[in-house]
Amino acid sequence: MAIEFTKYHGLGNDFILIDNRSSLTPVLTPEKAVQWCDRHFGIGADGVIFALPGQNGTDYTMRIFNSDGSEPEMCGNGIRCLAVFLTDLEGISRTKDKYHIHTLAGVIAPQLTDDGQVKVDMGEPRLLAEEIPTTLSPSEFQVINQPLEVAGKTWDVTCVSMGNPHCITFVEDVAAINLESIGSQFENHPVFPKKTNTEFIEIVNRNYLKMRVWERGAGITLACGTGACASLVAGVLNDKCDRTATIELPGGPLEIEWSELDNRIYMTGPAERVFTGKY
Ligand SMILES: N[C@@H](CCC[C@H](N)C(=O)O)C(=O)O
Repeated sequence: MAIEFTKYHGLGNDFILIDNRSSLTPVLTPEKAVQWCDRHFGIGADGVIFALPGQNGTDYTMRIFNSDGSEPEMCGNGIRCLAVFLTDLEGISRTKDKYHIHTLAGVIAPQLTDDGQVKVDMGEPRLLAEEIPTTLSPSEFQVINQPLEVAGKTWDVTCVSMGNPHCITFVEDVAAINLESIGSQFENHPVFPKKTNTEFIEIVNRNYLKMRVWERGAGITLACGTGACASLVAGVLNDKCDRTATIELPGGPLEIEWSELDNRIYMTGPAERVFTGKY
């Protein structure tokens, strides 16, 4: 049976979106999602996102499979794409709609803005080692600027959970990092029992950071929304940046704020429809 889908991207982090509003069970298995994401033998994407009915009073539920079939708790670029997809499905105006979306990382609230972007209340960052999770520190401690041996080198890392795990390291020149060879060694390091996403950050100034990312379950991507949020938090914890900054990714910039008022992270960026089809 052919299934309808729409392809979206958020700064080149691309997803296949499926209207799954009639059931809480995704219409694709993780194995099928792997085939659909294949860039040579399938549609090609970093992940598949399902728009399911809401739970516990929310408007909708988001589930996502990475391109390797694993299921992450959250996806920042993906939830911006989902918000635009939902307005398209509902056939309503694209501005000023705020959704409350049930995810494995809690309730996340994207809102479409007047200038066609999506601003997302990403919730509060989680900083304890047991919340990442990582064994780099005792469970009730934070992991800030701790040494980690990867690929024969010591990296000073800070760990932040945005519902999903992130390991952040600050470097002089982000372009010089050989992501291809070291990325999966971070992802699969034994100190991360649920694996990890890894962000390499170059501080340009206190309000402008450059980032490259290796994603758990997807490898090198052009952008990572949860990764940008986690990186800003790591920058603040290490006193390298202010609480509001632009994060420049290979796919373009995201605006990130860590509010002092409510301790929540706000991410603003684009979400673009690419094409629709049946597969
Ligand atoms: N690209 C996403 C993150 C997707 C999930 C990630 N690969 C994981 O396994 O945690 C984003 O924009 O946040």
